[in-house]
Amino acid sequence: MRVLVPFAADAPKTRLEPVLSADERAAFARAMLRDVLAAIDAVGYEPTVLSTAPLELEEPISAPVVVDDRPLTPAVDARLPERSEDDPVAVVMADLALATPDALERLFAAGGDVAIAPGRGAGTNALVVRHPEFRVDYHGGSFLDHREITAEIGADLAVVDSFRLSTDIDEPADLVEVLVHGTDRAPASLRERGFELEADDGRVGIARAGNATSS
Ligand SMILES: Nc1nc2c(ncn2[C@@H]2O[C@H](COP(=O)(O)OP(=O)(O)OP(=O)(O)O)[C@@H](O)[C@H]2O)c(=O)[nH]1
Ligand SMILES: C[C@H](OP(=O)(O)O)C(=O)O
Repeated sequence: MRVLVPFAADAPKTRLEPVLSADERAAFARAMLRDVLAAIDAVGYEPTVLSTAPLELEEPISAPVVVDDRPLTPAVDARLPERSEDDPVAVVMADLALATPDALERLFAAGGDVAIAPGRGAGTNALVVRHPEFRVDYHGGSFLDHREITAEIGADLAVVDSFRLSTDIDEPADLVEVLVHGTDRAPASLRERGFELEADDGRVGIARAGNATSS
């Protein structure tokens, strides 16, 4: 199985702008990328990063990086035509900071012509494509679109129910999940920057340097 990890290298995680500066967002996005690559590696696959620009990293990553500056959908589609049942392609987003080898292994072993781990808000956080006619259509409720595409081409769809894979880190409130359930670099990156959990009567939130940023 080939495993692609798309990565927006230039201005990642803009929806975290209320709580992180541009440099902090870039560092946090790279920390999440490293955690995702390590989890894929631990399942026994060598991931390839599909990046919008060359990655300049102080500490290099061992995964190969392919640069394609097209938007996400055409960049991923360009890597799909060669796959077959015997050579599936998986696409795992780089912002799945909670991903573990066990969670990914369940997705990779799910079977189906197409297997999808949906994200909250109807995104497509990770998928495995075995059907030759399947093409992606990311953004704007892509899980719904992908479900429709599989029906149109007569493909079997396996939907993988996974808390860890459904939790992509998009918005400030999602940082709580990183601090609670994250495993390595991503939670460390937040703690280094002064983020901590803030327990109240209701949901746990995050606070930074004494200021509540989300609850
Ligand atoms: N190769 C590639 N990856 C992308 C592109 N846009 C987003 N990604 C990656 O796709 C995954 C999901 O991205 P999103 O959450 O939709 O976008 P984001 O850029 O990370 O965050 P926002 O700026 O807040 O929308 C992440 O791993 C991104 O790094 C793109 O145009 N090309
Ligand atoms: C890539 C995109 O992510 P979202 O915009 O839902 O976070 C999607 O899952 O289609």
